[in-house]
Amino acid sequence: MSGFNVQGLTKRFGATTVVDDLDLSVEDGEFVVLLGPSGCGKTTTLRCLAGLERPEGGHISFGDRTVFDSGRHVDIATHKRNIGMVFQSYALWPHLTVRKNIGYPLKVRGRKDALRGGAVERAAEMVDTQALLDRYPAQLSGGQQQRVAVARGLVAEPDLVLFDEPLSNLDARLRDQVRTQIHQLHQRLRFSAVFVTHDQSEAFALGDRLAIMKAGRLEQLDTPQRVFDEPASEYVAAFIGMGNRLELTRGEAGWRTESGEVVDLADRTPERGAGDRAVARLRKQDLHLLRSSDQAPAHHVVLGATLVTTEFGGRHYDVLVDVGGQQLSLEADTREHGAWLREAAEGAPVLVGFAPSDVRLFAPDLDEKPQTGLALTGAEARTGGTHTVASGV
Ligand SMILES: Nc1ncnc2c1ncn2[C@@H]1O[C@H](COP(=O)(O)OP(=O)(O)OP(=O)(O)O)[C@@H](O)[C@H]1O
Repeated sequence: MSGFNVQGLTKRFGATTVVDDLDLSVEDGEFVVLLGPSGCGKTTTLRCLAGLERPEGGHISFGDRTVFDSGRHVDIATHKRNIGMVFQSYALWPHLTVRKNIGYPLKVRGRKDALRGGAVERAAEMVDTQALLDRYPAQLSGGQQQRVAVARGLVAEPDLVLFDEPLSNLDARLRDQVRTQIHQLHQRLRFSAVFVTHDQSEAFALGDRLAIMKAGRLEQLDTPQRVFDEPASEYVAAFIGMGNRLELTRGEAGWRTESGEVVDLADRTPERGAGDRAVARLRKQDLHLLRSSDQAPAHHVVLGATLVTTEFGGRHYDVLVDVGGQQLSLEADTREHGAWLREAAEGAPVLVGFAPSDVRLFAPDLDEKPQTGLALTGAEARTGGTHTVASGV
């Protein structure tokens, strides 16, 4: 197995540039996840690696073998790139048994030795499908079909395994099972992999590194922990779960919300750029709901708010509040807040608190309006009772 290197990869469809001068290096045995919203170019990048799309420019090498180079007119055919692929749609041959489906990559590579030597049975065993070898795909469940597709992707010990949203068609329980199985297989076999998804929890669970794409370019390439702790831009922050957005303006007394409440962030400045406007991003798990009469935790920023909606979620309530015209979502523990929240009416005054260290502050970028489906603008501004602000950050 070997890693790969991509330089200046550019792919256009007509006048639209879908992959834009992309550089990406993956170490031998590394599992890299391409993460981003629909249409940002993830699948096209993967298809260029596989040789299923011909890029307009760039260089791709697997280990020290060049498989594509626009300048030198090198373009190695897909079946000669020694890759394994696992697709969202499973893409099994319906007229072939599981045994023949798994063995297919060995057959097209002329690897009769491996076919006779038990490679198919070993691959089937890796994903618990050895009992299904004589069945046809139509006789399998979705989860079983995808496990067979994973076995087929790995059977020929390819240089690189490409996964294109392989879990998207599975229901939630199976998705977790197959995800764990792929993770365990990678821990054991250490194949190099690129895995495309738009699901941040899949990306965090599987990736050694995450490559977050925006409009055909890499916005951030880093470990899951670093992406989680230090998103490189508001776009990344929004995409990895920091769905709450609070627009701030700096005055003499520091940062303020649009309705004028002080947000004491000590001397924090936006991660990129300077200026008197900033956008605070926060995870819903980092926002605390308080009654107007509650004592705020020490060193927390506390803002006046009104209740918008409350939905029962079992252990917690999903709560939407309005802070001076900006809506924030949070989770309120049912045992702690259930008694009063059940009775609270829409529009009731509440408080919202958060630790300044949980805030990520970005320079505003009009390109980077919410990705999260939250209606954050245009909400009716309601006054939020007494505005308490904790200090001493
Ligand atoms: N064969 C094609 N011809 C024209 N446009 C295409 C073609 N394939 C993809 N596109 C366009 O290129 C853009 C990127 O598509 P791509 O499938 O790479 O995105 P993606 O990030 O994988 O999205 P998704 O998660 O929805 O699959 C999209 O706007 C898509 O419509």
